[in-house]
Amino acid sequence: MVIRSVTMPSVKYQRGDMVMGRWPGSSLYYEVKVLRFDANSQLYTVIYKDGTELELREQDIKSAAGFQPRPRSRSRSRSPGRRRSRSRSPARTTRRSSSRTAAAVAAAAITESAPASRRDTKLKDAQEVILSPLQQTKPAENNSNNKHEQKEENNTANKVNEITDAIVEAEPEKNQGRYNLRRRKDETKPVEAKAQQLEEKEAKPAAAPAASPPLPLDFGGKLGAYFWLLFLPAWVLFLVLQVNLEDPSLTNFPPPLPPLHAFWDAQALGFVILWVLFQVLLYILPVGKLSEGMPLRSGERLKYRTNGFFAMVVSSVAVAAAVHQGVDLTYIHSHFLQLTTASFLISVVLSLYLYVRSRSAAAEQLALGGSSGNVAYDFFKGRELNPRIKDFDLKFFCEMRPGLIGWCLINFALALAEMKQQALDAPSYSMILVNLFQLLYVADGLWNEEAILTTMDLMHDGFGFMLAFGDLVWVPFTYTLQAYYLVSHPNPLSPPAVAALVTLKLGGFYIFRKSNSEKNAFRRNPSDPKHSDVKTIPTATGKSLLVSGWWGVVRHPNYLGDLLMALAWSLPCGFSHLLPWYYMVYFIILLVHRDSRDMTQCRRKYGSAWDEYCRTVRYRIIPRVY
Ligand SMILES: NC(=O)C1=CN([C@@H]2O[C@H](COP(=O)(O)OP(=O)(O)OC[C@H]3O[C@@H](n4cnc5c(N)ncnc54)[C@H](OP(=O)(O)O)[C@@H]3O)[C@@H](O)[C@H]2O)C=CC1
Ligand SMILES: CC(C)CCC[C@@H](C)[C@H]1CC=C2C3=C(CC[C@@]21C)[C@@]1(C)CC[C@H](O)C(C)(C)[C@@H]1CC3
Repeated sequence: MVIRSVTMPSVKYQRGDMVMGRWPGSSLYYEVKVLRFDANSQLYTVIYKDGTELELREQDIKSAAGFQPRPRSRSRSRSPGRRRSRSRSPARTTRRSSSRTAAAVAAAAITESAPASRRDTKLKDAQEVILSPLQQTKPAENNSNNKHEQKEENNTANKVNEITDAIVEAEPEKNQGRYNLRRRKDETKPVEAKAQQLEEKEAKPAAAPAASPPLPLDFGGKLGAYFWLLFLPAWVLFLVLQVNLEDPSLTNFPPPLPPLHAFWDAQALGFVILWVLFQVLLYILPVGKLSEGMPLRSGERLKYRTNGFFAMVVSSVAVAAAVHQGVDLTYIHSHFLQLTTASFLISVVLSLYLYVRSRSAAAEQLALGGSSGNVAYDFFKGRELNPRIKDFDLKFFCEMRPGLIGWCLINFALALAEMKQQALDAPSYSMILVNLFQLLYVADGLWNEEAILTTMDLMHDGFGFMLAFGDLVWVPFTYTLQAYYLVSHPNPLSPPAVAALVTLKLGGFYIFRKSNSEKNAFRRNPSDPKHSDVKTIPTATGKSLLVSGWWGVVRHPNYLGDLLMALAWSLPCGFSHLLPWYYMVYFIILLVHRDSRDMTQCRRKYGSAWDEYCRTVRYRIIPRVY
């Protein structure tokens, strides 16, 4: 099947042809796409569905016509999950030392000041890839010629290839004669070309095609999705009702439920819609920088209008003007439940829209693992990676604007409510600290808005209910609970306590900001001379992993900083109740789970280079503890 019309001169297979490529060391054939033909080496570069590029000889390529799908087996093992668990994939990562991988090899050597032994570290598998081989209707003619390959036929298709760049270099003839399993760019090119290569590699997406078979499901899979869909809104409701109680302790469970009509207020819905529209307007204004996102699988880089800080400043001015005009912001405190319900409805409508539009999205626009086929899971997790209406990026907008800026607006309103309720001339120290700390967090996020383009949510996660609800309901209505709590639960602070809290917050902020900036700057421009001193571990995808600076201290230094800041947000509320500590508890769970999700993804992406990183940087979040 020819899917592109670009032709190559007088060769059997043309660029863009979908053909069957023999997997090295076996007689199993997989669907591959021809990328190019090198007349000198007489090798075709082909790409497998998982993104692995290999160079194959013409005799190892067949036209797709002579193949038929594997007959359905008696067992139930045809389900993707089952299929995965069987050893069919050509490149399934295993711990066996003789195993082989389809993914290009990882140069697991620490560069720069790393010791020579490390530099020589053998390169191993880079990625877990899961492909479904097809059997040829006739035996492949050249199989019988190679005993070794025949012997391996039954047990090596799923092994992980340990052939390294080093081996490729050490045994050139052998590899030339058979298969070239190498990085996408030739490592033997002149040194000057390396920086350029690195840049190109960084610009290329990590090998991960749209057509890859399903990945393991997060969040408890399909059943988990049902659970979260019910639990998350119920939990928000619980918190919102609980914080209104005079004694919001766990012993007051369940909190008294208000009558149904108390949840609904058309005016509240109107205000939320107005707020979102106001943020839309600020977002689309041609003010601020157009930043490039990370390369997508297609190689394309989306542009994002990063004017979040501007939006925050304008919003603050607008709110100040409104207060000056006599608008009573304590409405937010007195209608918290109704505003939460309104935002929840908007998040549900948005999620439905996202799900429906994702049904007609092209495969390459879907997030990896975002399409399980199960409606509840896909609705929850989100299928489309970057849903956009023209240039309007829905995920980026929702994550950075209405909820995030709304969080500060609500905090401010709660400070006013505290003054009103407790007849104060100024908010309490605790309230001021909580407000300022969180304001700094949000303002910093918006000031460094570009950095979010290298985070998991933007790069890997689909946009569905989880993030829509998280951005529009969870953030504004649960991250404000400390301030809400303080409205009716004063907690006086001494000046030394204030000083200690400020120190804690600034310490956490420093680690958070520095580490996020280090990673962002490195990901954006790895060949920048300012990174010449940093230690890195190269990976087969072309991206490298930082091992110096904060990323050499723990694997998620940004989480460490974030947790310290979270602590500084809860402490001002004292220890009388658990409720203001909810954020801390939730955040530990969230970050530990995110860390493990990220570990799995990075392990899959970077293979042994990631293992090497984990061996070098032993702790995940807290040095010497975790
Ligand atoms: N307040 C809140 O509610 C929340 C805040 N956050 C904060 O958001 C920020 C972003 O978090 P999150 O997206 O989870 O995680 P990260 O910003 O840490 O992103 C993880 C990605 O970074 C890359 N990476 C990992 N290790 C290295 C390394 N050694 N060198 C270079 N790149 C590396 C990998 O992507 P690749 O290699 O593909 O580039 C990995 O997938 C954090 O500061 C976090 O604390 C997060 C969640 C909730
Ligand atoms: C509802 C679920 C249980 C959890 C939803 C999680 C989301 C609320 C968070 C996922 C990642 C987030 C980030 C921020 C806010 C919370 C969510 C959306 C962030 C925008 C906060 C400000 C920071 O400076 C940041 C680094 C830009 C954050 C990025 C991740």
